[in-house]
Amino acid sequence: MHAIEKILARASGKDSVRAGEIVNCRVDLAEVNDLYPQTIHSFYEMGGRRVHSPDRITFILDHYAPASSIQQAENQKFMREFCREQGIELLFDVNSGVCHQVMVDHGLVYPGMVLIATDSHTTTHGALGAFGTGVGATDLAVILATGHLWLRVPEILRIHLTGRLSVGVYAKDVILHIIGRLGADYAIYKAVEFTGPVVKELSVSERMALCNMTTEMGAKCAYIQPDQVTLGFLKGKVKRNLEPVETDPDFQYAEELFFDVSAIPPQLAVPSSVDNVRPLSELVGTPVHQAYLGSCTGGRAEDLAVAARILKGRRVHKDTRLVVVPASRDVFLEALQRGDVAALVEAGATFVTPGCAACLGTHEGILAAGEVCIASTNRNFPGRMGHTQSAVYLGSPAAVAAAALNGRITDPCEILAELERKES
Ligand SMILES: CC(C)[C@H](C(=O)O)[C@@H](O)C(=O)O
Ligand code: SF4
Repeated sequence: MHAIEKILARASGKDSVRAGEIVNCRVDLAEVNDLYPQTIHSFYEMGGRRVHSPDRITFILDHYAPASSIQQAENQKFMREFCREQGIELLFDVNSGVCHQVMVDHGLVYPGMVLIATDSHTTTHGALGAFGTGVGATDLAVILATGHLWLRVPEILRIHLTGRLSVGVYAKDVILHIIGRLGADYAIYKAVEFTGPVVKELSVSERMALCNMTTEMGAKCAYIQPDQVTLGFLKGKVKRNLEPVETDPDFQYAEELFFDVSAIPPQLAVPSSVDNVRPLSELVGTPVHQAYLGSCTGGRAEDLAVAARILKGRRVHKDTRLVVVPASRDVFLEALQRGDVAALVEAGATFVTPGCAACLGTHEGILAAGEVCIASTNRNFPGRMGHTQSAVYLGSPAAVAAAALNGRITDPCEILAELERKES
């Protein structure tokens, strides 16, 4: 069996499971975000009175942090009251950040767990060896009521990464390249495992970016085998002994694909589809009105650090806005302690509170008609970040910062190579 199958077998009390099988799994953690008050209504509609396991439920108010409409404020108030009535202590309010970063920051994510959330980017947690997938309000309501959920065991696609990343090329460029080559519907209902020497070299933050965006090619979940990098990252965060499961050496993948990352230059998903991917070099010189650094894909401390490195002592272009959204309170504190916040604010950045902000076009930096934005986020369909006539390019945090500096799409490799020359 694959590690994912072992996780689902354990969660469903079976010795073994196989792809295509429907299993009823015990859910180790269920997450509800503030877009989903319907989860509570559905819980009551199906006869729920008391939630099954309040200690295995978390509510995270992140998509409207803080509320920017009366309805959002009402929804958040409704959720706070539900948590209080039900004894759900893992309520993270509008001062916390994006659910996927908050759960990792607080040691709620660990290898071998089943994590179900009302958010499609729950695939992120495969980076820590968890089975993480997103569901809608009704399925999550079933978990509130029973602590369990049916799941279909996914086929498993292995993506083997070889070679070495060039300076200025990041996990975001790799996953954009892969999605561009395979298409946005390639991995529907499949698990995607990343293997290979390149993965071993990646930080947890970069691994989270890889896994996060498998959603954008339809994946049900993602997976990276926990190793010393994972365990070192989790030590001190997770208050339990970590027992990652291993994939059997003779496991047969449904499909195996190989990518040499040495051959991948900086990439961009161009308007208006995540799989409309081209080398950044073809877009150099495109004017941008806004550069956006944030989200559960590209708003972590490492991402802000790259941007601060590029912009420190320089100014954001006069015709371009740089909006920076730390993925969580802890990320914000780390960036403050490193001096990256000061460097970015002094360069002209607009900081907004940790959360989802303009990633899904609700508030805190949305776009007007005709405006062009380059973002470190994960979706760029029409209207995603504001007006349906606005255009969004998806790229690495370095590409976002380079564009903010010049007011137009710029190859970050040249800037970073120059910085390395100066520093050496
Ligand atoms: C909350 C949710 C509806 C949505 C998702 O699940 O992806 C949001 O997070 C997004 O990124 O569009
Ligand atoms: S940051 Fe963006 S992609 Fe991530 S959960 Fe929030 S809205 Fe969805």
